[in-house]
Amino acid sequence: MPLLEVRQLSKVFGGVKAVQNVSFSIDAGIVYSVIGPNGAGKTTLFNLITGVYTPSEGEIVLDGENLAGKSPNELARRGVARTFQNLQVCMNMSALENVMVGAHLRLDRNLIKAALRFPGLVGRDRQLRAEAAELMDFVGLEKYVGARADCMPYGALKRLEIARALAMKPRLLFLDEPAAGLNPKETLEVDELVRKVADSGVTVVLVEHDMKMVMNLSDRILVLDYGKKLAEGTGEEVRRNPDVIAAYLGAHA
Ligand SMILES: Nc1ncnc2c1ncn2[C@@H]1O[C@H](COP(=O)(O)OP(=O)(O)OP(=O)(O)O)[C@@H](O)[C@H]1O
Repeated sequence: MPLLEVRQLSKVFGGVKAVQNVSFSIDAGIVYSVIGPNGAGKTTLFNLITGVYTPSEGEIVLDGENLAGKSPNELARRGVARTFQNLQVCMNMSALENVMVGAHLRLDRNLIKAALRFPGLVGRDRQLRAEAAELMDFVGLEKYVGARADCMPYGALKRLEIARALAMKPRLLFLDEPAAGLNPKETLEVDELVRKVADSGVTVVLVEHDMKMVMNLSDRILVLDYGKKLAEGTGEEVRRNPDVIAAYLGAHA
């Protein structure tokens, strides 16, 4: 049985069909990428699966349970974590505290309650602190363990988001453009990190415009165009698909 099964998923905003009847499944342990031209519906699809949007139609089945319409918090407790296209780091907290927020989201039923309780928990919970420091080490941010978030460079903040998502101990991690805005060296580092995360047993779903990174990392690729599924398969299959070449890769060839 696949870890995630998306069935006939649709999202309509007013008159815009952002996602139309999209179905696919993701096996545990793979890197699965979603690509497509600007406006193809990638972010909307992410927002649907991670509970930010409620689907207009369709099912999102994780381990046999339909999660369509559940909140991001409920999904987090079922092992679904994500990062965002635009950084969502709390700049008035330390790097370590940002990572600890991920653990609190995992542990607490109520997101607001978690935020309110946070100052008290910082002092008490040594274990979460150690866990967060370990994750910072895992993503290559060991030198920023004592840093304030607002003193960190952009590339490091992108990795900090990944550490925070990992603190939720996800089974399924959604990365929305983890290499956006990074230089080639930083992109390569994120590429290596995503591989490391996948090797640690977390199933990764990636939206990324950097085709080299997508082709390097992905076990399977879903191609969206105008909200519809255009193709799905291995990198090689997708690259050779005439519809994909015409609609998307052709523009880069
Ligand atoms: N909240 C919203 N309200 C109205 N329309 C929306 C909303 N979000 C997305 N759309 C529309 O849905 C379509 C898909 O947008 P989406 O952002 O999902 O595409 P994308 O593939 O992620 O694009 P990009 O690569 O530029 O990030 C677009 O036509 C967009 O304008």
